[in-house]
Amino acid sequence: MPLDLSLYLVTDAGLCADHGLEETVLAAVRGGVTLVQLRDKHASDAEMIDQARRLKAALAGSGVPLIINDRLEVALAAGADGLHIGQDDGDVARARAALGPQAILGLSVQTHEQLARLDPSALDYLGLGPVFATPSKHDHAEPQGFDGLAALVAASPLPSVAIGGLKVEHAEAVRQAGADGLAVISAICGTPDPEAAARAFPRR
Ligand SMILES: Cc1ncc(COP(=O)(O)OP(=O)(O)O)c(N)n1
Ligand SMILES: Cc1nc(C(=O)O)sc1CCOP(=O)(O)O
Ligand SMILES: [Mg+2]
Repeated sequence: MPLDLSLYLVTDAGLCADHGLEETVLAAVRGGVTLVQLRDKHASDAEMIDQARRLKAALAGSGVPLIINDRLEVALAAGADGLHIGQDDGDVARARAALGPQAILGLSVQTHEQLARLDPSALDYLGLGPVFATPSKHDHAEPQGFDGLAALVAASPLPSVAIGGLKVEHAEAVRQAGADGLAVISAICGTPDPEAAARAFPRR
């Protein structure tokens, strides 16, 4: 199935706690989320493997892939559809070799220097950000705004998704900047109705 980056949900255990992780993700998928990333900075590997297996089973038949944040071994153990790594999360070539050619592999990029260095043949997409400052990632880089995003998209050799402080009202500006989609945590997780929150994003 072709990779659909249009509405990418990144999870947060704390923000998803009200409805529960699985129910939040399933509601968001009913609302139109096209890709899900399991991101949990506090869980042990064993806990994350368990969460990932449960999410993978819950997503079966939906056509929505499950990506694991940061942890290659978790992605492998859980049979996830892919992995998202940042600049300091390990080697792209090693991840690709371990995951195999079919897996989805994404990389975070914040600068043009990083873009110039990457090997697009090993990757499926880039996460570009942050567009805005956000409390959802305490160690985020300098915000780029939409002009910075557009410049990165224009120089990107791969499909890209914008991330960082994005809400429904930013969807059109993200589209105009040329990104293939947007990735969100708090615009969906931690809202009273994650399905409605996802549905509020314009379809592409
Ligand atoms: C889709 C997407 N884009 C960017 C990121 C950020 O990854 P990273 O820089 O490794 O930061 P952490 O998420 O690990 O804190 C992402 N997770 N997803
Ligand atoms: C996980 C993540 N990565 C970012 C980056 O800039 O690479 S910003 C971010 C957090 C996005 O959460 P929210 O949608 O709540 O702002
Ligand atoms: Mg990371």
